[in-house]
Amino acid sequence: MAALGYFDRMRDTVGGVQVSDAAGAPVDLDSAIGRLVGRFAALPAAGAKAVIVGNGGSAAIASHFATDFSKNGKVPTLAFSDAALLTCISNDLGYENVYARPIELFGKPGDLLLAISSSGSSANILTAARAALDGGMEVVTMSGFRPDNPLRSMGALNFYINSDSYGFVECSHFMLCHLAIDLLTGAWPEHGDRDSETA
Ligand SMILES: O=C(CO)[C@@H](O)[C@H](O)[C@H](O)[C@H](O)COP(=O)(O)O
Repeated sequence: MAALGYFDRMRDTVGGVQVSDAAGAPVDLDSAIGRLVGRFAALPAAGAKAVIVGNGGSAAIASHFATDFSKNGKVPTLAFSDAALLTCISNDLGYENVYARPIELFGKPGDLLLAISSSGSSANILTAARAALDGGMEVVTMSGFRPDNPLRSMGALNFYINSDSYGFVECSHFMLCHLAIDLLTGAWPEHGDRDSETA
């Protein structure tokens, strides 16, 4: 059955996620997710926030989880999804700066950037990660496609999906983000706090 084969491939793909640190050393998945959730959880007390950026389907992931981390996780999180802002910056400064300039304007040292790109090579996402690092923010990346994609070496934590299919890479990134918010709110494991809505 084609559909079930697709789901099998999806499970294998997301299950094969590889995580590396800033030096490229492998990081155990549970420890990496724990570190990511811990970083999100620590932001409010530090007066800091998160920013999530992506293109196309990954922009939708960014908006979804900026909402979930803000409302359900109680962690202020931006996705820079305002059309006026995005079209102004792109039109005036070039698309490669569409997220970098807002990060320069709104980012603060100690904030966290989650940069999501299936290819890991989109110029605007690389520029955004560079702007965040230059501004003293911590960067976490999610990428796919080529194992040597440039985004994969820019984060303190780098989640990499070994697939060249947008569907498998995007859905894997989505699942990693949902795992993080569900761990943060206690919706997972299932004996956690069920008062939080994470849909
Ligand atoms: O969802 C899809 C393809 O499935 C597209 O919208 C895709 O996200 C766009 O082509 C993006 O521009 C790809 O950029 P990136 O994720 O490689 O940085």
